Amino acid sequence: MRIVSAHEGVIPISSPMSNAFIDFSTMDCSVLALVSDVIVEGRPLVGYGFNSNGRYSAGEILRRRILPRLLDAPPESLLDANHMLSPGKAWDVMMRNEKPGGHGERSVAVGVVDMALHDLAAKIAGVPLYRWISDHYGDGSPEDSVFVYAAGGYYAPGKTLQQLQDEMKAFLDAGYEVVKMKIGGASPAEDLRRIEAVIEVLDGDGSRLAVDVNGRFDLPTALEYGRALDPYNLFWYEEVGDPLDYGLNATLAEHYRNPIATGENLFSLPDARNLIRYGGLRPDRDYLQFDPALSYGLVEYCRIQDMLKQHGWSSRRCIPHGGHQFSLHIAAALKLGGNESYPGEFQPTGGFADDTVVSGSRVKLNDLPGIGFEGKANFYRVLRDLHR
Ligand SMILES: O=C([O-])CC(=O)C(=O)O
Ligand SMILES: [Mg+2]
Repeated sequence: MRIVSAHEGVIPISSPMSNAFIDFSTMDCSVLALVSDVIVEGRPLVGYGFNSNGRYSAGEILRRRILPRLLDAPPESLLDANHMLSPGKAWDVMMRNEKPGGHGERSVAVGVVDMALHDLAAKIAGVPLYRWISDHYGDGSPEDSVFVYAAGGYYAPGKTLQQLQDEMKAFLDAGYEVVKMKIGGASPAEDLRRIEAVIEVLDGDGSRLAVDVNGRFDLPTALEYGRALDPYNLFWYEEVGDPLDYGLNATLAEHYRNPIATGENLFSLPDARNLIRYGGLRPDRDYLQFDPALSYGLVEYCRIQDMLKQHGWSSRRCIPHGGHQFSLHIAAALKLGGNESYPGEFQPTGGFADDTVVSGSRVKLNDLPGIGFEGKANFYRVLRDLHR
């Protein structure tokens, strides 16, 4: 088995909305097709990947470093002992001559290729990715449904409280029981009005609402908001300070008793380990949001899972960022606590297969081979055009 060609592109996932730190007016992402020499029903099997929202496309690194290493490597260096495609061995090839540390856009580029390699490996095996992951990295008994919460509640020009409430009602009508909104991009008084408006839609139950600061607060603001949020008993208080400020996080955890979530902007095992060592997070209540599609892919995510286990953390405390199909498979296979969902945003990459039904805030996976982008029509058109 060999990879015959790689086709990389950039697509917009832009929108007028903003969180407390950035707007998404110029957001884009890398997309990739890896064409193999394995022919099924007259057509080559193709693995697809993309990078999750929040980081821009990483085409330069893909084109100049990562993809040439993969394509120039002896084909057998990408195979396991059974002569099957090994994303783990491909990872070593892609990272040759890369120094440790400073994990930024490089981890995004490797994440894109890692996703495509896993899609391809599962397609070659003829199984959905969650089954492949469970057999190769898990305990062989994947779960058939995954907890999901609906993320949205962004700031947008002219957006009213009524519109925010309508957005959240639509999530509940679609089958979600937990929702997430942005805070930290308005005054505290305005944010509290927004939070109360959403809690009203949740029948007064703040434990079904997560709020996301996107790293905006300094320590005094983090603590001040924490005091104001405390009585709502929120589902979680997310990415409150700078993602690399573990000290801020540790101090917040001393003062804020309800769950904290963070990790979507930590892109490597060493960064994740530093969070666990120094971030003061509590394994009995807090959540970890590392997103494999931004952070060197599933190969690295498995290393992170091993590290968490050594530190006494359950995989159930992990609910990845991004709202994409790749992490949905990972959540089912590795028995995570769930996965983010973006019912409305970041098209065409965001969201799950077109026939996905959400019920009781859970989704079932379908049985298409690989990740199953073929079941998401608007995205599959884009992916297929890459290599036609
Ligand atoms: O607004 C964003 O960049 C996305 C985000 O933080 C999330 O989904 O948690
Ligand atoms: Mg977030």
